[in-house]
Amino acid sequence: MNKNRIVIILISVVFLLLTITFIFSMKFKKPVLQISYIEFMEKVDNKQIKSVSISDSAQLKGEFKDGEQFITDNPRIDGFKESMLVKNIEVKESSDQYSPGQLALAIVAIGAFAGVAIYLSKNNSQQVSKEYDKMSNIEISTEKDSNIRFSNIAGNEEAKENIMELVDFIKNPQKYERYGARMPKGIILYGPPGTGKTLMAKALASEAGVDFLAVSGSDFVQIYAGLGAGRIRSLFKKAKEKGKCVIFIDEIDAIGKKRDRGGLGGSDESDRTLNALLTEMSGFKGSEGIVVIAATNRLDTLDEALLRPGRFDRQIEIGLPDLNARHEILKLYSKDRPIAVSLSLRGIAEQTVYFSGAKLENLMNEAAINAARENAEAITALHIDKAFYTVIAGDEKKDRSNIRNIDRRITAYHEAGHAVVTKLLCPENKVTKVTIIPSTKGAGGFSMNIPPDKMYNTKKEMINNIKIALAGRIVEELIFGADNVTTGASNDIQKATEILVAMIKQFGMSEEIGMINYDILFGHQGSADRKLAEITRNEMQRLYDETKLLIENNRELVYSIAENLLDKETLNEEEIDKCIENMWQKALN
Ligand SMILES: Nc1ncnc2c1ncn2[C@@H]1O[C@H](COP(=O)(O)OP(=O)(O)OP(=O)(O)O)[C@@H](O)[C@H]1O
Ligand SMILES: [Zn+2]
Repeated sequence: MNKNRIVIILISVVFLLLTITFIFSMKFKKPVLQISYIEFMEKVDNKQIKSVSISDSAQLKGEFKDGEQFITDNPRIDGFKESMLVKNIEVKESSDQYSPGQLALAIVAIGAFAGVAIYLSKNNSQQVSKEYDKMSNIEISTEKDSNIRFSNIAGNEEAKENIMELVDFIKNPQKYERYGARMPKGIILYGPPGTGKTLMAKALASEAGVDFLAVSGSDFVQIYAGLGAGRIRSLFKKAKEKGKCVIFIDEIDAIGKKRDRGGLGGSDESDRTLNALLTEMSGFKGSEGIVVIAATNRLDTLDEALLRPGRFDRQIEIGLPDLNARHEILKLYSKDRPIAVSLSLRGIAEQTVYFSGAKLENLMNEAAINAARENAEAITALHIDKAFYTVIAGDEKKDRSNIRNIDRRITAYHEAGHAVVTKLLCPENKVTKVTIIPSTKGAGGFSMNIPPDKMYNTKKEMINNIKIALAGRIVEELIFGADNVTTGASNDIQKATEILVAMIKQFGMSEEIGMINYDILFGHQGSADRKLAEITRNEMQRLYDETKLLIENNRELVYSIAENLLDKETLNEEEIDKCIENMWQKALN
């Protein structure tokens, strides 16, 4: 606060000077003689007046020839000046009654005050903007040469490959630019917590040998207007100073939530932050070797603007590890730990369904602590068992990690049903993956079924899609009994109904309804809808029965895929095809 003291001293000095000047000017001013206008006119006639100064004010000043000053009433008449001039009296014109000295003083005073005021305000705003800069300067954790490599990440092979491609891009961006290849500026990694998203981003930075700038989306959520946006700009400024680097934004959903267009409760501030991010992302060139990696647990909550080309146009799922991946992760974390020979890592992997990588690491660590406490020779199954309860005790949803075995079986058979019917009815569809590991969307499991790209759907294809959707429930019924079917098919039933209703109402694919648009004809009349419901129900039942027959005739295949799924948790297309091939072989023998 030294600056403030200087300012106070300055003001005091100016005041002191002003006061002294004023007192002196009062003290040494000759006394002014007040005379009447009559007296004045007499003196004029007697040629005793040297000069007068006239102004608009009520009084008029002048000087006698002997140098004495006087004042008198100002007659304010036209021709006064001339009447003086003809008497050889000097006439000064001034607009006010202040003396030049006083005027000068006033000017000095005003100048001094203005100077001080400007200095103060400038100083203040400098301070404010400095504070602001400090706040918008986000804390970034920078790491270079961290020892995390891709080999430190187990499982998630597809995602790993995808990200590994970027190493070369960061190293030699010019190479890609020469070919006009637009490399991604932004990548979103999405998936459940603790699955290694941060790990992936770190590995990319260290494999490419560049800086790793890490921030969290929640750092940008600020109460002060414009601060979040300021922080975004400072982040990118820092990145550009570094040259090539990997920017990691954890919890991107904190800034990139879907915007509430025209709705209530949309926050201008978060909009501003998101806009700043979008602007910065479009601002740098792909050839700079900067890659932004964002992580979120929920892709579906993000604003679409973030996912457009030139922004985060690559989205990579980082899922929970399946059996093999869990085994790999456990191997990784037992490498530098004394493990009892009797301990089966595969066995632990089998017992840790739905464990994330972070949880597996935690498990091994807790087991190591247990072993250390006992001064044991090595980590044994007992230490793991104890650790198991410590790890899942911290969970909000214990049942999810410790899912009942019967639920796993049901999921496996349900998904096998979808896969088998897809393979039988639509061999041209790619079944890229069947898994009983829940995806982030929360379903029990899922099968990825990608139909070939085309313009129209045929009636047959639509019917086949209904059958594929129904297959999950049908298998549940066939294997576990009609009374044991589960709620797991609700999405399937919705999808099947949507397709069938569209076929009947819009596409003229029902003989009973005919070639009409149902909605145009009937609107939403209750009686007509009852008829529609009946037709739909009957048709659905027919398709259900047909599919059931198909599955009954291929029971063995369903068993084979389901049991394989229970074993491995995830099957890729190759493994599914192998199951089918084995079935054919058996049938032929
Ligand atoms: N696939 C994996 N291989 C090896 N270790 C893993 C893996 N997944 C997670 N881990 C372990 O879990 C820890 C946490 O992982 P990380 O922070 O990368 O998860 P995340 O997906 O970013 O989680 P969050 O969504 O909570 O930020 C890692 O430091 C690592 O020890
Ligand atoms: Zn299903």
